[in-house]
Amino acid sequence: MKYLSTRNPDHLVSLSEALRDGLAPDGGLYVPETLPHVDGTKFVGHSHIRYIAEDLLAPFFAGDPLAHDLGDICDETFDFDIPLRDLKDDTALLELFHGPTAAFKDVGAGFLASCFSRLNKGAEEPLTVLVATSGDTGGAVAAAFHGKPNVNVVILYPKGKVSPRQEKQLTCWDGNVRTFGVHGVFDDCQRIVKEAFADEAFRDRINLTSANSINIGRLLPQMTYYAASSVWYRKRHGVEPNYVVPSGNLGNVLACLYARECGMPIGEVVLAVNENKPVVHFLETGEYKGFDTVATVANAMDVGDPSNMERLRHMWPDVDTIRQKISAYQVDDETIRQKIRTGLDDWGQVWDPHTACGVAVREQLDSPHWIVVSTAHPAKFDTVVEPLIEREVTIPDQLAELLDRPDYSSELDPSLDALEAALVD
Ligand SMILES: N[C@@H](CCOP(=O)(O)O)C(=O)O
Repeated sequence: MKYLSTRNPDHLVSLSEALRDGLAPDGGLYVPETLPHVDGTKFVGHSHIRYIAEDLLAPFFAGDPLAHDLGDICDETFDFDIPLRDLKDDTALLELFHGPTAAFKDVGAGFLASCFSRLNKGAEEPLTVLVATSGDTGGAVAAAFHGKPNVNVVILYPKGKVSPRQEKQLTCWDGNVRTFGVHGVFDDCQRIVKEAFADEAFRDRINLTSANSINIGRLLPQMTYYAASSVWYRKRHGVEPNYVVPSGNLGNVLACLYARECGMPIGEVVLAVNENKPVVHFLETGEYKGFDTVATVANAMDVGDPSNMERLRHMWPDVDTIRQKISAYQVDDETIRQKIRTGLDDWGQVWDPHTACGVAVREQLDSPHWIVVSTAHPAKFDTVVEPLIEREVTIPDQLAELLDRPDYSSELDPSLDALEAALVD
């Protein structure tokens, strides 16, 4: 399998090169040359996602040196539960928050850490993994890479615009992880990352790569939980499920769409978005443009110019085709708060703001058989959730363990120059 740049179909690279580059040299995003047809019926016998991952990902690793390590990479990545729980009203919940940092990003971050430790083994220069985060990605990447040899991590997050516990997960690392609170919004952080890739001298000097979802290595493992949950759902209920995917930078929903294109039994795919409107505006008008980021209670989805729009439009250049393949519903903060407030009575669940956004969309859909993707644990958002439900949310052990650690972060102006100066300090 080869990977090509969304901006140049002739720029073909191996999986290892695509992972290592992060972003293609022309600024495009790597995509698989073709999406293989995968026979999902063979997954029915697998109760553990790790085995589904190995079968699903084998064609994506074909011909690459990492193919020999795929089994071990899957063991290391899928070492926590990813349950699909039936709720009520033909609705199930895909719980992606049982990993080290209690968000779905743990899957892609763990996978990339596994791949990079093999790719850069014995290399003279350490890799620098540069990450922009609106809250969850940075913590997951820090946790996955902390203490790993021959790799440094640099995290940029918008100061004051992530939840206090997310901030703790970002700032509590020393050693090979450096974290900067940027005076700006998430899209400033994402812009700095892309400018860093565009600056050849800078890129080479620090041996740059990324663990954002611009890296195809984030999307490949995320396909696995869509493959697994769709097969499990169909086995339980006899029909293929539809999905509601809370969405910001669009990496998670692209993974769902890739899984469907590979032949997984996935019906409709609906994006649940917060007050940030690039996707809804695009589907309504057919014109894509980025917007200023709007701060919302579902802050991990506060993205004004989603990176993976480029992959979506590369897969289906015609907007009418995209309209047939996905739809998107926008949910305002007041509705998200309302869903959190009534979550226990209506569903017996405490929702985090992102899952609550998804639930608000599910409740508007009349048809049966939906899986709502639950992207994060509510304890990460205690300052939003607890006043609404008027009780404390139990903190997962792995999150509790970080809360008393010291803070190692610094602040940064929103420019590549400021980052360069900070890194030579
Ligand atoms: N929602 C993200 C923003 C970064 O998106 P990614 O898809 O590039 O990881 C976050 O929580 O940081």
